[in-house]
Amino acid sequence: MEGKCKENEIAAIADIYQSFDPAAYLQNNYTSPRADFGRKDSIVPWKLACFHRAFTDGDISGELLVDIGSGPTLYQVMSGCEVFNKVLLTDFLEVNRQELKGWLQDEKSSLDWTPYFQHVCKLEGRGPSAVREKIARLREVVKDVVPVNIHLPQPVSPDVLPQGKADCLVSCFCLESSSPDLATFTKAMGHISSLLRQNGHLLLIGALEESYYLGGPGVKIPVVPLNEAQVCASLQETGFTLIRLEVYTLPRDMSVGVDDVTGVFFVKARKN
Ligand SMILES: O=[N+]([O-])c1ccc2c(c1)CN[C@@H](CO)C2
Repeated sequence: MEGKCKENEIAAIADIYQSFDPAAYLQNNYTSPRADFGRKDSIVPWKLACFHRAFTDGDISGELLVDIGSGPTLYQVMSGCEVFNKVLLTDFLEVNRQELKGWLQDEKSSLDWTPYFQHVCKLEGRGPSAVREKIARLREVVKDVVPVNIHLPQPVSPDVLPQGKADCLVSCFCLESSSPDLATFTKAMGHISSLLRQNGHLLLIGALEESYYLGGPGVKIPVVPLNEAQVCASLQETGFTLIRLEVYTLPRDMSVGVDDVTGVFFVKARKN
């Protein structure tokens, strides 16, 4: 009975996601104040700095980077696209895959990513002409945008990973916002781990102590509230060695009524 009930809970969350609105989600989380590049304590610049540092430590290398649960965003691969020649974006929802494909084909997209590219180029110490180069680089290395379901033992279809395993995984706000409880979160972490080669790296961003967020007007999506200790325990349980954990605590004015998140974690880990 337990398994059936858990399956139903996962299906119930998937049902709510059918009303997910990428444009609203981007507006809620990827515009000011959460994406204010003039503010040292804004969340998005903090996330971009975490990725920049992780990819410039010098220990991450290989051919293929897979982003699990990309949503409608690109920020999470703007540093990694300089290290990897192949990037796969993935999402459960067609609307998000369409949003990403729209940007990749230089068609309409719901958010202007230019300020993000400018900020990452600045972190990389490159001049303003580098923005066009980075945009071209990202469009060149992203080979596909494919479906993913983190609750399947094989989250992406096998023909998507011809060479078997990814050298690096990125995943942001995905596991905890599609799992009904901690056990399912941990199980999903195990599923995505199976996509990663041994000694490959996982860069994981997620919400701390969040119980819901708005995926669109009136679209309340349940989230399993996590603390740092639980995240670290799940990593250990699924065969990862923690390299770095960074935590961002939201200043009051970053709580804008779209969720009840109190903090954001950034994990850099290596698969044993
Ligand atoms: O502050 N942020 O940059 C930010 C970005 C995305 C998300 C959050 C916060 C919190 N909610 C999650 C969904 O569980 C999505």
